[in-house]
Amino acid sequence: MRTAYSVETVRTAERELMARLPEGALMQRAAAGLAAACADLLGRVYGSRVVLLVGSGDNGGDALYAGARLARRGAGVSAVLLAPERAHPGGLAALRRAGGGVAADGGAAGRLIERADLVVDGIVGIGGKGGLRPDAESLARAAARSRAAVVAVDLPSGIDADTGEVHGAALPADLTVTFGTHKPGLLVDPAREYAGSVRLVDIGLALPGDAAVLEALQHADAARLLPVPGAESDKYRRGVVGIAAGSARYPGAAVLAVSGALRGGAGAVRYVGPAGDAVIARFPETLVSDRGPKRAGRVQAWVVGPGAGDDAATVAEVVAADVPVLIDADGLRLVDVGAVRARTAPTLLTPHAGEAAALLGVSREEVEAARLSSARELAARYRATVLLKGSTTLVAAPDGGPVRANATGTSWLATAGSGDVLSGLAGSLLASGLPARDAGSVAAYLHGLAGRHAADGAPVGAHDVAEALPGVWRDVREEGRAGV
Ligand SMILES: NC(=O)C1=CN([C@@H]2O[C@H](COP(=O)(O)OP(=O)(O)OC[C@H]3O[C@@H](n4cnc5c(N)ncnc54)[C@H](O)[C@@H]3O)[C@@H](O)[C@H]2O)[C@@H](O)CC1
Ligand SMILES: [K+]
Repeated sequence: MRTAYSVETVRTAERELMARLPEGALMQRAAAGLAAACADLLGRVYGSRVVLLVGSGDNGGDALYAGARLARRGAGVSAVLLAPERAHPGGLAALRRAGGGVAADGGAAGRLIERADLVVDGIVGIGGKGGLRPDAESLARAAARSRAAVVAVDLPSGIDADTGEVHGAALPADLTVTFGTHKPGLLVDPAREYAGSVRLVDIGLALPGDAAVLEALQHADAARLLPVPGAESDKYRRGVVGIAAGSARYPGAAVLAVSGALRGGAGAVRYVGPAGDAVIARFPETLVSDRGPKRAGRVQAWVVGPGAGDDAATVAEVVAADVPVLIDADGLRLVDVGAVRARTAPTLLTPHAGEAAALLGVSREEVEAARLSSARELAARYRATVLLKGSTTLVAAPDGGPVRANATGTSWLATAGSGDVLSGLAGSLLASGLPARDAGSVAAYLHGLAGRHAADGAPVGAHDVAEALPGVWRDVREEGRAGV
């Protein structure tokens, strides 16, 4: 599991560790890891041109010490100091001793950045507040124009470490070298997009497991959660998922939700609604009923809403059932918040940003700018687990605890019907007994990977994503067993 901690927790852990180590040791660990990552990116250090953007705090100190290490290996290293009188004195002295220089003025800084192979962003780290200030912003623009690779120290400067929000300008990186632990902003959009790939350097911080703010599944975690039938299993013990979806106008949503559900671990899929003929024609293994959710027969979980049109009665009937319920798409528009809050069995809501905005009474842009707090707020209001779809999908539970972030997705998944497959898949995992947070996050994980496999760099339809699920499921189990 990849975990992320708040700045406050990181600071506390840092203080405890620093008290036990010789002065400066922690920064040396950070700088050594940073220099190694820069060297890997450069390939050849000797003769390369490196520019350090150095702010007034320890983030700049890391950059200076790493720069000194690169200079000792033959790189031409120049520092651009944003606040010369406050630049880390030890780091600056080390850089000078190693033969590095300091840009004389803004003009020189611009020219150095233009010719650089690598720009190291040490403007601001976890001590940052708000977006970049104007002087830093012009350097960021120069770095973006140059062909240099950009390595962010700890965090891309300008992003909010705790929330993943970006208030103003920020400096996009190709690689972020982060120390001790991931920070939430490295896993949540829009900040995540500024981070590029992320490399974690262990500096020996001891972080309390129960204080993680965010976590991201990896293969081994997903593999552990996947339901696997035992020798005693029959279709009912594996769980039956009910799909109440589709309408005369949108029969396809029913077919796609069923296609996801059939690949999600439940032993049987029951379909209820007006698209039974279309469902049976495509998936003859489905148990089809036209008698409404209450009289359709037993299920261990329901999915309601995809392509439901205006059928509020069906949504209300499903929400009244005493089994886990997933509500998606039209169902989110039709559902009564009081009825959801009153439920005792788990509820999983799966909105995209637009749907979440409607539920919260804010604009879509506001949700997209503040995804973490939006997901948490919705979970609290509905007393439900919320899976907020996006390029990084977030899953927030109503009882607090770490939010799960999923980064397996691909923009090719932004295709009609892809959400229907996801809700079928997640509903199937609910029916097989996974708690809502696990069902949502495992579904997002598999769905994202299936999107990647199916697309492989080309446009795909939602049915392709569903068809890629068994292959992905196999990969996750095998690689998870191998400890990948
Ligand atoms: N504390 C520790 O033990 C360690 C800290 N490390 C580094 O230290 C960093 C934290 O250092 P600091 O606490 O000194 O804080 P930072 O270096 O992140 O930033 C603080 C400084 O930046 C200025 N600033 C704040 N917001 C700004 C903005 N938007 N634009 C421009 N300047 C802004 C502030 O005035 C302040 O002087 C970490 O991110 C990490 O890189 C590492 O060396 C590992 C060890
Ligand atoms: K930085």
